[in-house]
Amino acid sequence: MVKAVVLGAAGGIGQPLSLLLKTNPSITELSLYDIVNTPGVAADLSHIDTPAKVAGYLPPDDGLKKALTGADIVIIPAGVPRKPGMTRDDLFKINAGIVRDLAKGIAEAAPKAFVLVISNPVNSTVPIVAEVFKKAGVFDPKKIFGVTTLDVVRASTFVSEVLGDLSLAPKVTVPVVGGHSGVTIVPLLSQSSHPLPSGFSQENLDKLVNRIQFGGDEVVKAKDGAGSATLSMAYAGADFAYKIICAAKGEKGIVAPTYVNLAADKEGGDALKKEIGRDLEYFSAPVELGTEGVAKINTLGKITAHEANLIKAAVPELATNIEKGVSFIESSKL
Ligand SMILES: NC(=O)c1ccc[n+]([C@@H]2O[C@H](COP(=O)([O-])OP(=O)(O)OC[C@H]3O[C@@H](n4cnc5c(N)ncnc54)[C@H](O)[C@@H]3O)[C@@H](O)[C@H]2O)c1
Ligand SMILES: O=C(O)C[C@H](O)C(=O)O
Repeated sequence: MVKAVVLGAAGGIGQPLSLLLKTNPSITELSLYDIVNTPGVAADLSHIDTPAKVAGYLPPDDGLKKALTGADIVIIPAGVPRKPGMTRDDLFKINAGIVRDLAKGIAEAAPKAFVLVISNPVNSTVPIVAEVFKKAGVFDPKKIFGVTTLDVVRASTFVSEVLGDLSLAPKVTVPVVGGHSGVTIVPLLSQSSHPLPSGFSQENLDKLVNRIQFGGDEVVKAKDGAGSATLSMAYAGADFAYKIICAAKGEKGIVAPTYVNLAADKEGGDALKKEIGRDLEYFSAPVELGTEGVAKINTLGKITAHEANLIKAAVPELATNIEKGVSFIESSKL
């Protein structure tokens, strides 16, 4: 029995994500919460002939609490998306408060659930969830994840395009580490399961790295004011959620990059901090998933001098983003 909850379920990501979760036969209960429209989305999805029992909740009558009670996994795509010209950090003003209040609800009603944060800026919203949980005395760093899977999905797609064969995309794996915004997104292309063509120039490598780092902007620009990635994000979010569910059920060997509190695995976290040369509290690293969430944080391993420079550029921005999330909760009345 697995109960999955989507907070922000009526939105651009929330609806297709809920659809994909409903089609996953390992989910037996699907609970949809938003400030609008969830009864309709739930009624629609409930006609699909898969096992999950679907229910929609709105804020009145303790809707958040009812949605969350008994949750095994909570996925948060609630909040505003970017428009052209905005950075993810520009979303902090609105989304920080939304994520804080939802985290408070989770800490009260489902403190043991796995929490998957999609809402931007992820580099700051994950620390926000963690700090709310700390204040509530229910913090478990193994169970809170920033979803960076879309960066991994993009890297697979763009590398397969470079290789001239999109049919390779599902098999190409590239660890993408750091965080989830601009230069904090660091693809370790030297560790790609499918090496880049021999003679691939530095100029082309720079272009490929830049495309992975700024793939979100590509979509924001193309949508021209109508939001950011929703469908590819729903795919990536459902994929990561399924990995968490499979690992929780005891499946071994599942490794995925995800943005976590490095205290989740002290030994691995400390080794990673040494590698990146800074005592960051959060970092997206390849994480081995287990029954309790984070089982092991893997280090970066062998990287090129170019990748080491990318990490160097990522670290100060990550530190600022983390501090912003932490101090927001320190100064929030909960
Ligand atoms: N992590 C990633 O890789 C990634 C990728 C794409 C988008 N995002 C982020 O995901 C977020 C959502 O994007 P979207 O395109 O779905 O936006 P959207 O505006 O289409 O949907 C957001 C939904 O959140 C709901 N919402 C707002 N306040 C709420 C609250 N307090 N409680 C519950 N629900 C609330 C809205 O009603 C809306 O339905 C944005 O912050 C966006 O930047 C992250
Ligand atoms: O780019 C955005 O603002 C949304 C998301 O973070 C993305 O990477 O597509």
